[in-house]
Amino acid sequence: MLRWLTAGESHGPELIAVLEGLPAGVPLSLDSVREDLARRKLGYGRGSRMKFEQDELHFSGGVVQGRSIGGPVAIRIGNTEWPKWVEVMSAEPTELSDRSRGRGAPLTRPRPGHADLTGMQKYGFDEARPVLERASARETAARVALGAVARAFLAELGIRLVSHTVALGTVRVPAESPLPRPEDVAALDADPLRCFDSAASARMVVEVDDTKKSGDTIGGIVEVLAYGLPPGLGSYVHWDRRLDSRIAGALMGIQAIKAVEFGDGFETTRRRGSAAHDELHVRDDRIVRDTDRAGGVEGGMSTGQVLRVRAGMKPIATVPNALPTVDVVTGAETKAHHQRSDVSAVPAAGVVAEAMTALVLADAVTEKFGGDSVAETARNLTAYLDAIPDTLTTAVES
Ligand SMILES: Cc1cc2nc3c(=O)[nH]c(=O)nc-3n(C[C@H](O)[C@H](O)[C@H](O)COP(=O)(O)O)c2cc1C
Ligand SMILES: C=C(O[C@@H]1CC(C(=O)O)=C[C@@H](OP(=O)(O)O)[C@H]1O)C(=O)O
Repeated sequence: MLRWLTAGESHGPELIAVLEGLPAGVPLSLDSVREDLARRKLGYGRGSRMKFEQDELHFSGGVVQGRSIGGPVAIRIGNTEWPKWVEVMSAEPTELSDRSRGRGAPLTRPRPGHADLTGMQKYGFDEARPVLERASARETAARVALGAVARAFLAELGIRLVSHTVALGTVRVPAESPLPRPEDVAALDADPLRCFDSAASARMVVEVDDTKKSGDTIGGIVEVLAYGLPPGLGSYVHWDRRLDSRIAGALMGIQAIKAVEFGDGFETTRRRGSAAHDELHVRDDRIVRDTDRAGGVEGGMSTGQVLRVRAGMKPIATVPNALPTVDVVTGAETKAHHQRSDVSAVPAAGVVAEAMTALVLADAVTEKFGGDSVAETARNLTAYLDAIPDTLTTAVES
């Protein structure tokens, strides 16, 4: 079983991420974590902060000589913008009560679509600063760092993930387009939208530009694919052990994600049963499914087919043409706070979704196969697959 936690604020000194339960022997390098963090910052439509802020990465524990040692893996990600925020964010009270302008001014005009107003009500704050600091998606850097660790573990077992953008606003990648594979990641990284369909990507760039010009923001849909999963991760025996339920919860836990679907998802609800499922046939003495409408999960368990899950992101809530709100000091209607923000963070959300899916899959793998070292986990996985009788064997899609 894996457990993970993150701590830290958007404009604080650093983010801290801890992953407990990872077997020993997983090759881990700062470079591979750095690559995923860099990927999360990219994407057409991101705001100015992505250009000037650097992630300063350190392993604080759990890694010796480039491999996990079985103890908690702790990662620190320093925010290089911290010096500009020391005064506002200081843990010691300074002149905070005397702030009147600039960066330190109290945020008393809560932004609709953010945690601001309800967070103030819930935690007893008279302004939104302490709310937005933790609600901000800066925290997703910590999850992506942990996701890179989970991906390194899964890779040792032949399980690989990739994510891509399938919709931005009204622009959609055609349903019949080929799916990217993990080895296509360089092509995805090179695309401004992390989109595998170059025609759709070009239209998405125009959509971002138009949105920006009109002082607005935009959302979209990302898809995560996992290749090489054995059948039987998760379980049908209890709701909270279902793999799809666990992945959906992890994806819904990403800031601004409002919808999740597996396989053909909502499209399936429009079909008759005869055209909605993945039929079983026999070929070369193996049971095969010629379609993957279910997205690689049936009965809350991985089937061995490609896992395919989508997450829908709402448009960025800090709209440049600021939305109507109420000043909580004066009680007057006014416009919400806006300094800077992303026009779209959909490509970045794909990288975060990939990280969260990797963490859940790594958790499900350790639950099913155990192992204090990754070699032991791999042996247990092989023994499990070997023990499935020939009459029940399906191909694992890697
Ligand atoms: C990678 C990423 C980047 C984001 N960047 C911004 C941003 O620049 N401005 C903004 O207002 N919201 C941004 N968001 C979304 C907000 O954090 C989110 O809308 C807010 O937490 C409220 O959404 P919720 O109701 O889903 O929690 C981003 C989300 C993600 C995943
Ligand atoms: C810092 C990141 O994302 C931030 C997420 C975010 C929000 O409201 O969620 C708002 C923006 O920050 P700021 O308000 O300081 O401009 C984004 O830049 C990041 O992804 O690393």
